Amino acid sequence: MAGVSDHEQDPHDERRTGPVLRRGHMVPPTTTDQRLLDSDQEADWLHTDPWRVLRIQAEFVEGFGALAELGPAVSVFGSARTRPDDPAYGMGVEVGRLLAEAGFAVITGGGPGAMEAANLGAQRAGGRSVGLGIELPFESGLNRYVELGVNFRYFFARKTMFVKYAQGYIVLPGGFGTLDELFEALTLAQTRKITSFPVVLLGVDYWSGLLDWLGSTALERGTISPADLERVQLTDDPAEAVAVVVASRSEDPTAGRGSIGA
Ligand SMILES: C/C(=C\CNc1ncnc2c1ncn2[C@@H]1O[C@H](COP(=O)(O)O)[C@@H](O)[C@H]1O)CO
Repeated sequence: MAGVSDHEQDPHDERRTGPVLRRGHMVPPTTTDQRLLDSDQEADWLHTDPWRVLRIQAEFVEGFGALAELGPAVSVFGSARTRPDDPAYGMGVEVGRLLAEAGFAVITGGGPGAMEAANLGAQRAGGRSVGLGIELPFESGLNRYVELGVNFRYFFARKTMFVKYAQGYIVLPGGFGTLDELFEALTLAQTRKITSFPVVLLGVDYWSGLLDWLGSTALERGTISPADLERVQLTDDPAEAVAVVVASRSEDPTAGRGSIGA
């Protein structure tokens, strides 16, 4: 800003910025407002961590704001690559429909494949169909069956929403992304950050190998406990998956939301 850098330092100068007092040569040559309004500044700060912290904070504010009044919900996960002719897609549609009929909003990652299937089922059944999208290097966008969508830059902010606003997880066959979401819930449950939180795996054939390994190698080596596995249910039947979530909610109406430890 013109003239400001010519500022002569007066030893008697005093400046207060919030709780901070500056005197003499500790007084900067410009005020905070002058720097804010200076249009000639470099824009490198846009890519600094302090600025990122504000963007992250904004994601939480927007996410909480959009979802806080959603009501009972279940997060449904599964592969972004599941095609409409895959039986897993049909299971996703059915799960979305049954959840909607049972009064649950369906929260997905908002993408294609199994996410789209669950959103389709929920939307067609007149339920609340939610998609929490993620910015990716390749464009994919929210699928067309999402009726309430929030787009995130950061995976970790988005993952908080999946767990905070759901009373349980139903997990269709999926890859790394799905496994990440599944194991996050299992870790939160194991460490009692969430309580009364059912996790249902849909697709016996797909998930059995993983469960067998957890129940043999991991259990025998003591890296997990029997109780950690007991909370995971496995079925091929979408109705059974939804019944597990419904039963869990009837046993503990405070399940899921509000039971997350600080
Ligand atoms: C890979 C393709 C599109 C990716 N688009 C995604 N959009 C939204 N959410 C996604 C996407 N990819 C992964 N996710 C999240 O992970 C889970 C699926 O991951 P997986 O590795 O496919 O199992 C899913 O639940 C999302 O939350 C186009 O082919």
